[in-house]
Amino acid sequence: VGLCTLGTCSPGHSGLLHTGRDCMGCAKTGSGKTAAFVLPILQKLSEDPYGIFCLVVTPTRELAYQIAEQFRVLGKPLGLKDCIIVGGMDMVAQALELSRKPHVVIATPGRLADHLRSSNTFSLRKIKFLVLDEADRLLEQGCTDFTKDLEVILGAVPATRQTLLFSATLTDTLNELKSLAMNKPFFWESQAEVRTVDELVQRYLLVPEKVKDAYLVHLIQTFQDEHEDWSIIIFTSTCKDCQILNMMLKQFNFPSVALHSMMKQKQRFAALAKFKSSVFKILIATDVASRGLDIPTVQVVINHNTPGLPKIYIHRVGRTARAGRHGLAITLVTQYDIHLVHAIEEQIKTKLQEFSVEERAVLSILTQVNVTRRECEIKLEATDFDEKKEINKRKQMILEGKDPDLEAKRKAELAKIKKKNKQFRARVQQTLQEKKQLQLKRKLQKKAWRQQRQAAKEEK
Ligand SMILES: Nc1ncnc2c1ncn2[C@@H]1O[C@H](COP(=O)(O)OP(=O)(O)OP(=O)(O)O)[C@@H](O)[C@H]1O
Repeated sequence: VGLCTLGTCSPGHSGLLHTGRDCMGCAKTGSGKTAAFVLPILQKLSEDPYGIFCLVVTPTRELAYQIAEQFRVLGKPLGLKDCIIVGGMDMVAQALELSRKPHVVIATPGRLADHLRSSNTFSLRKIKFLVLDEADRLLEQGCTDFTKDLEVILGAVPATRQTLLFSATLTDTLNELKSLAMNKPFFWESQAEVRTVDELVQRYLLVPEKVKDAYLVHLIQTFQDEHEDWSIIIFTSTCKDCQILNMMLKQFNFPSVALHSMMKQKQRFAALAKFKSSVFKILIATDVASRGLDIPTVQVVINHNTPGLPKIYIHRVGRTARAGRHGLAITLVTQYDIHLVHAIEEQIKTKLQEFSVEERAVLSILTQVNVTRRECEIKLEATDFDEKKEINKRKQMILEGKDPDLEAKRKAELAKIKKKNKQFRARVQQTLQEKKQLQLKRKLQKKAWRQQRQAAKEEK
């Protein structure tokens, strides 16, 4: 692993974080950036333990849990108390935890800003370290814009803090980031010709849009047939596509789970846990899973769509070939995406090679795959999954003078009751069936006894 730690282990930069300087760390995916900030922070904490000592901000909820896990593992001997503040979880419980002054708070921007706006039971005024993990993503004004929430957070932390910024793709947003790190930030970039790791084999597959899914099914089938121990992440461009592909792969009996932002948080965690435990070998995800997730068993990443930005590509394919392991990344490219591949190649300074596939095998499943996809689309349309539909529904409700959240609550309660009733009916059915089976068993036993007695009589 190239990046040892900026804090303690690296001879060249021994104790860099201990000098109190702000720091920006840029190293390839899977090279160990998390430990590079966790270890020195823990060392500093051990010298003067108090809460709240450190705040880590990261773009996704799953990543917050992963970072917390590293703090827990490495900070166990110190009796470290951490607290995770992310959306989709109980806010009251979080407020209570914050008021207990944990040593480290790991948060996503939106929920932390909510707490800061609404509560005065905790303070970030004394923190020594502010870490922005995946810092360039936090500053990006993409589909999820964190800038307003970051403003609130930066307003709540002291100016004297030490700021640490990390990502595998810091260079593009260097100037914006420098304004966050104030006291002569030290910029540490692992020097390399290529921006992806050497252990990663990178391929592309030129396919017409309409046959993409057949290629995908064929690729998965091949991996399943050829490897005993395999696990794949498939990236899609939208939540809907992610959901449909998952439904489709399930129809083909592939062990897949989906992960996207339209799922409830509990479902998201459950899906990730199933995938991590290798019970389900395929994770179909949107870019919510493209950054930071560290799942060592992932051998293959398939880009179902060509990423629009090279840095998205870098993070996606970085979910495999981590910490010195080998991995394979295959990007499905349509005729309209060729310019995107060129941009990616230019950024990563590597030419993607073509992945060869047996076309006849793909053709043989083409109709079946396309029909299945259509069926799944129809099924999904029957639900209220569609993002636009959801937004329009909310708008309509507001126009009708209804509170969409209250309505959603009511609907959820109704669904809960329905589920309970269904479970109850299933239990009754099961009991009846068990009774029937018991009666049948008794009948058969009696018959057997009678036959035995008859045979004994005849013998006498
Ligand atoms: N010094 C080390 N030796 C061996 N393994 C290490 C070392 N440091 C970290 N690791 C392991 O390497 C893996 C990748 O680390 P980590 O998740 O911190 O990578 P990263 O650089 O943050 O990647 P990304 O840019 O994708 O977020 C983890 O499983 C971690 O436990």
